[in-house]
Amino acid sequence: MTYEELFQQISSKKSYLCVGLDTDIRKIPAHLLKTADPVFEFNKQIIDATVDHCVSYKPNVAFYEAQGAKGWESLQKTIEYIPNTHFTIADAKRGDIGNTSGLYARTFFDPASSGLDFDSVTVAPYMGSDSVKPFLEFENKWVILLALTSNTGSSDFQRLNIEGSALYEHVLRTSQTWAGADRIMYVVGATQASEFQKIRSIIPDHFLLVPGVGAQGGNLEEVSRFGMNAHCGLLVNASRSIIYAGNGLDFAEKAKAEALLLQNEMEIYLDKYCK
Ligand SMILES: O=c1ccn([C@@H]2O[C@H](COP(=O)(O)O)[C@@H](O)[C@H]2O)c(=O)[nH]1
Repeated sequence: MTYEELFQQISSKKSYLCVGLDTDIRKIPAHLLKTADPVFEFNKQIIDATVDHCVSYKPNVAFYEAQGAKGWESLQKTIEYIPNTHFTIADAKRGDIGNTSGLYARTFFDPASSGLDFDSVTVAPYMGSDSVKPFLEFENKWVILLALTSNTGSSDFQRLNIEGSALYEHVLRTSQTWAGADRIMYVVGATQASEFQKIRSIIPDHFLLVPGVGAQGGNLEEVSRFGMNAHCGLLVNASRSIIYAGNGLDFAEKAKAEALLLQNEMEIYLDKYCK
């Protein structure tokens, strides 16, 4: 999916919501455990319920890897099930020396090799340009670099002052020489709202993947006010607050209601701040 196509989806849906498919076999409703693939069955019903309210899905790969081969099968079926109108993110936080990164890229971007065909993958930038470039060799695929993450430990390294700027600011500046806003996005936590203005002064055009609304307490209004640009430039993720909104037979309806609440709020902020 291109930058323009993503913006078109956001404009027509009036939503920049990314639903996080962090599907934990230990948390899914009991009645699904009888099915052949409970994780996929759960995801399928969550996708059916939320598809009109979001523009993106982000399975966190850890939740699937923890289930071994069966988990990979559930992940593959999930990705195949998501309509191609929706931007898909493999939240895998990969990155290694070049030849190894090349294989990570094939894992998520080359269906002939792995069966997976994501639009994007999250990548840790700290091994530098040669660890990120193999992902950028895949046409029409995106790299989402960790910039300023939502957790409290983000200040241990990412905010360290190096030659007058925080380390994460160096990540934003240097990585812009690797590819443009049509191929790179950045992870910035919703819990970091005070930094959004500075971030926008460094990268005015890039999309930001913003986790941390919902269970982590990030504020959607602040993120939108300080983070939005003329092409929206935001994909705001919520995982647990949507997919575990209910735990009974009506879990998908409860998830839909949560997604709709966020979408309604997003419609207001798009009118107000997308300029
Ligand atoms: O800085 C980061 C980077 C990634 N995440 C991931 O996003 C979701 C958030 O889930 P919630 O349930 O909505 O809190 C999860 O997959 C994290 O691993 C993040 O939270 N912060």
